[in-house]
Amino acid sequence: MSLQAEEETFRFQAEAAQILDLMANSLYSNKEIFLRELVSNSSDAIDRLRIERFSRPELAGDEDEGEPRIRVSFDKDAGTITVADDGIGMSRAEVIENIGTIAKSGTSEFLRSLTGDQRRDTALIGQFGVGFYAAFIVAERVVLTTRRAGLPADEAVRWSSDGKGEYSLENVERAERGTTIVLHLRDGEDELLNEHRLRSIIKRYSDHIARPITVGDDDSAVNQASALWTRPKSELKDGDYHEYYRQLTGDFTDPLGHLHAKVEGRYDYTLLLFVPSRAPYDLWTPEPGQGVRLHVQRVFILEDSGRLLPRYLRFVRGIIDSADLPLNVSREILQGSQAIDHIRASAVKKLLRLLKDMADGEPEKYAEFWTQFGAVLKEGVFDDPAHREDIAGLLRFTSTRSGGEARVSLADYVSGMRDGQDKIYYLLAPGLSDAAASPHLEAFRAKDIEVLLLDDAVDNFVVTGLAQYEGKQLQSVAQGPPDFGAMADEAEKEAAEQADSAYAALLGKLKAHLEGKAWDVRVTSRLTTSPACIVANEAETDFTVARRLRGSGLPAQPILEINPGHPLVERLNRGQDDPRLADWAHVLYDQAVLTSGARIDEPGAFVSRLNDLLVSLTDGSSG
Ligand SMILES: Nc1ncnc2c1ncn2[C@@H]1O[C@H](COP(=O)(O)OP(=O)(O)OP(=O)(O)O)[C@@H](O)[C@H]1O
Repeated sequence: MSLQAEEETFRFQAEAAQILDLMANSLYSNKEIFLRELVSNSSDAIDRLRIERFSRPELAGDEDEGEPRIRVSFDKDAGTITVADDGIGMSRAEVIENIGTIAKSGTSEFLRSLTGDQRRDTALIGQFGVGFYAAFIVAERVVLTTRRAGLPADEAVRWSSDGKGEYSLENVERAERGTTIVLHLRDGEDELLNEHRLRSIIKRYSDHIARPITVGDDDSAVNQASALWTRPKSELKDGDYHEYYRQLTGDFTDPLGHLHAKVEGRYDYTLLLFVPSRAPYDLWTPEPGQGVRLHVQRVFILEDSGRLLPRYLRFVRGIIDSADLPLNVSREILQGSQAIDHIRASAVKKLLRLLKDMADGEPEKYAEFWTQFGAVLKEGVFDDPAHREDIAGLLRFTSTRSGGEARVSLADYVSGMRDGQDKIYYLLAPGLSDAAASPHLEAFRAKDIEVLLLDDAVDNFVVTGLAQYEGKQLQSVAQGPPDFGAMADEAEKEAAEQADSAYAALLGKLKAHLEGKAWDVRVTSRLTTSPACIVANEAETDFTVARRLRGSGLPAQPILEINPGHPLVERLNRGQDDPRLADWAHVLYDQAVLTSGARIDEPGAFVSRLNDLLVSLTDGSSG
């Protein structure tokens, strides 16, 4: 007997133990999923064998075989359910790695994501690839026997565990390749030992599995045994798609929409793509795990989140099945594949069309979509210039008229423009409440001009990427002089010119006092109620962006704008010889900085200046 043939005992990793405990104790209300998970692993194992045979032809035909299948059986007397496949199997090292450790990256994320809500938590199992352990929901002991394709009969392995912290491994003989999993059911699970019951679970959860699944001695398949996307659309109902989506993603909420298209022509391919109704936990990680699964002639090849669809559609789930790629296609080959380029372009077009139809036909649903994925879709404006127009049409914004909701499209905005208005105005701000309170909006409010309020980190790239929509230029309200174009009437222009000359002397003095702080001081028609505000030089990046980039809060060349109609400013103009004018200048500047949401340089100096001024005012001793 070789050393390896002896039974050895191993401890599960701590996280594995936690997951096992969870399976056994918390996910019971959805216990049938154990079968879904095991069957899905078997189906993957059969697919992997088929793929491997392309690169290792010696594996082909090593046994006389019929169509690969998944067999589910049960033994009432022994209290066991068995799931067996003739897939690729596992070597000893693979068993230790795949079944023993769960050292997978998603595991701790999985544990962190648990909510305590059983339904949701069950949904997570599929997403995080801890499916095998679902066996312990119903089993008190699981025995897995497996032989890797290509290895001799005496190198099969038996893994066994009660899921309580340890598992054992021993070498065994096994005549045929593949994997057999025997579940010794817990007390009270006898109702599962029933042909009818097992069939209905399979029908319900595994109908779409492309391999035949048999139960008991009956050799006919319980499931449809054809990949769902290969079936004609006319045969499929929403419910079928939803169930398939659930299997694919582990997400128990119905998707917001799906598209199913079989395309024949220069390239033959099928798309079955879903728009989920909520964002996955890793939507914002640099390399989101799930994406679109690539199949070649129905065989699952790889999961891809970067090549098959652009990043701004990374929330889409589903499958692409191509007839034009080799089965041993790799990620590298995908890079240069014309077929993939073609399929990707067509998928993008169809997805954008699906979203447009949803936006037009089911605005409520689209609003849900936007809440979940709008910030991702926006990236398309600068990432995919070829579809910029289409994506622009799908954008939704909060505005000064939208009551806090992101529901204004650019088309809505344009149709609500005032006579003579030729620009689309926006304000970038770190948050919506900052935006809504911004002094930069005052004149726009007074003139009833709508302003888009942008608070997403990507929004700056969106406005610079777009630059214009239907010939209307996008214009920041916090940058450069306010520009009302044709909407400024003659009287206003005249008043502005008069103010400029009436305030010239004061401006010079303020500028001198604020040297090193304000790059310029100007009179503005932008304000109606605030005395002053800070704007960015027109040549600079918008200052909210500068703030994000530098973290300091102000543009490099901050301009102080003062409101000639404000009593405080009028009074300074009248009393320019006030010995406290320097203090006034600084207080005016610092409060404008504060209302912009930025930090002031010397809060202590600001407070003492302000207090001095208050004291002098209450003394009645100030000019
Ligand atoms: N029947 C089987 N035949 C061959 N390998 C298997 C079988 N069942 C499981 N495995 C191996 O064990 C690994 C772990 O399985 P598990 O179900 O826990 O996660 P997963 O299959 O990777 O993820 P998911 O559940 O999301 O499909 C699999 O990736 C596979 O390598």
